[in-house]
Amino acid sequence: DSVVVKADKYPDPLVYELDHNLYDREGYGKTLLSATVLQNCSFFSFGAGGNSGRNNAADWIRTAFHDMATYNVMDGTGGLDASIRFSAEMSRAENPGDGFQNTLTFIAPVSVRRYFSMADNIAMAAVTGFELCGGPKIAYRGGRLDASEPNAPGVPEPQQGIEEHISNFARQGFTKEEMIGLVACGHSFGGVQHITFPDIVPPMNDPTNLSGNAKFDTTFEKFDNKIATEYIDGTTKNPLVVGHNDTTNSDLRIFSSDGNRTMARFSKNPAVFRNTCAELFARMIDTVPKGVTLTQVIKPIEVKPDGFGLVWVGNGKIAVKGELRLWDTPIPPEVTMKWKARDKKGPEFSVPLSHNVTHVTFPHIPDTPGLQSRWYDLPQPLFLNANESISTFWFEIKRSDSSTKVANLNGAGYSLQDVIMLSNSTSQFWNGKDMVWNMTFAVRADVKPSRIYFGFDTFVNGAPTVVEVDVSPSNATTTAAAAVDGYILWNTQFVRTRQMLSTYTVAAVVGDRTYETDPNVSLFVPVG
Ligand code: HEM
Repeated sequence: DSVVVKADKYPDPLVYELDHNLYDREGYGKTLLSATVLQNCSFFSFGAGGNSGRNNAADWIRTAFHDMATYNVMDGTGGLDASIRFSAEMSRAENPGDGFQNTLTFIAPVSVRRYFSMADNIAMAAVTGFELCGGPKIAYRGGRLDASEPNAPGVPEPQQGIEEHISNFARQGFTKEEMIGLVACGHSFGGVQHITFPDIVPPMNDPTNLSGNAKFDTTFEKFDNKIATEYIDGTTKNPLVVGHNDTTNSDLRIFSSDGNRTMARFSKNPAVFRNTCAELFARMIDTVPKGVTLTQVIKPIEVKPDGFGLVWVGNGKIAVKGELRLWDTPIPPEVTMKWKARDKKGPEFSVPLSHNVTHVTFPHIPDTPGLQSRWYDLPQPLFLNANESISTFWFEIKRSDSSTKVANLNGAGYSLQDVIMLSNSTSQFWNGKDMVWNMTFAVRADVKPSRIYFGFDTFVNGAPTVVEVDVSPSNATTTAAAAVDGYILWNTQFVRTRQMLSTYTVAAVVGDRTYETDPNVSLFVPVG
């Protein structure tokens, strides 16, 4: 098997991306997903917006459930795999309304990351809405794969009887008590819309609720146990409990199926409800097709080098790019980056990093709202001699009590590949007809790649993927035999198609290894 040195991210680029999406929620480098819900959990991005009576977070949570609910414990098929994106599945009677398409439309522009599937994004959106709108912290694992075809049907519907619901949830892997919990947790958000279910919800003629959304509880935009307290104290207006048509009162049949014991417990004890929902939600998003291996639970990375990579600047120089995120630490007086040259035998090099006081990130973790991440900058520019280069780097963090933490991955150091790197002269230009990528990159003269290619992030069939463009001497110019400071420069131009999104890498296959740049490295190098 060939080894892909994926941009030398540590320990795994997927884990880095997921950490970013879970913990960079506001402030510097914030994700787009968190922005709308942080601003306002009642916010709805589509149609009548503020007057629709709907909210984004509810749609995201319902989308994760409907994508997952096709799971079959007996054969391991179905589950959370983004199969709901196929119109053959989304248009089924068991998936009514536009909430699923709205969810995918919203998250697609933030999801196109090669390491991060649409299914991981659906789970991420549900967790983001849940956590940022009052819910507990959900253990999040990544690594879901996107299905290539629709799953078998199997989402429960309100007109079905209680026995059918019990066996449906059993097929998904949940007991009757867990079914009660999962429905109550989900229906803490949102409601039933007249426009989608005219037989359940009568028209409303309310200009601030144009979809006629009959809320499950009085706090439809946020997580709390009102779904249970209002049910138990008899004030509930949940349209699936007190709807005029008994046939579709599925929440009533489900909530009362154990003599109301579970709902009474949720009503009496908000902490029990909170913990139960945290556990059931984690199980819901971890319900994936057989053969998919999920990562460990993504914990915040305490010392996180971000966007580290090398950029060719010419005149014998390579620039080191990147920044360091330190998780919730009192401002340490001194952070130093150290490294070894390509030839690891030489001395250690060292530069101080500077604390960037304007770069603060807020993770918004439920129950610990005060946490902050701080960012540290490399000197700008930081140049290396091309013939010395770099192999590994690490950090020393000296605290005010004079203790020093060495972040070096247990001695291994963070590695940076210097086999192939983009030049800061790489650009795009308009040739009168098309946008043209004008790509210059440097390849180490002492390696003999069997293949060189660009990988562009793209979005095919509703799933993030990579489109590869091969480069060879026939479609590139190389600064011929003359190796510049141990590197050979390549230049190639090609038309940017609509398929090619703005993030890309360039890779060299050498023997059984592939060396690849990091799509997050900024090519901007200040003049030094
Ligand atoms: C027997 C099981 C269930 C039935 C029959 C059911 C039925 C429904 C119905 C009819 C709606 C209204 C949809 C619309 O008008 O667009 C709805 C909304 C919703 N459901 Fe369920 N549901 C079930 C379980 C769940 C579960 C387990 C979750 C999540 C864990 C969930 C989350 C939601 C959410 C968040 C909404 C609100 C959507 C919005 O307001 O846009 N449901 N459900």
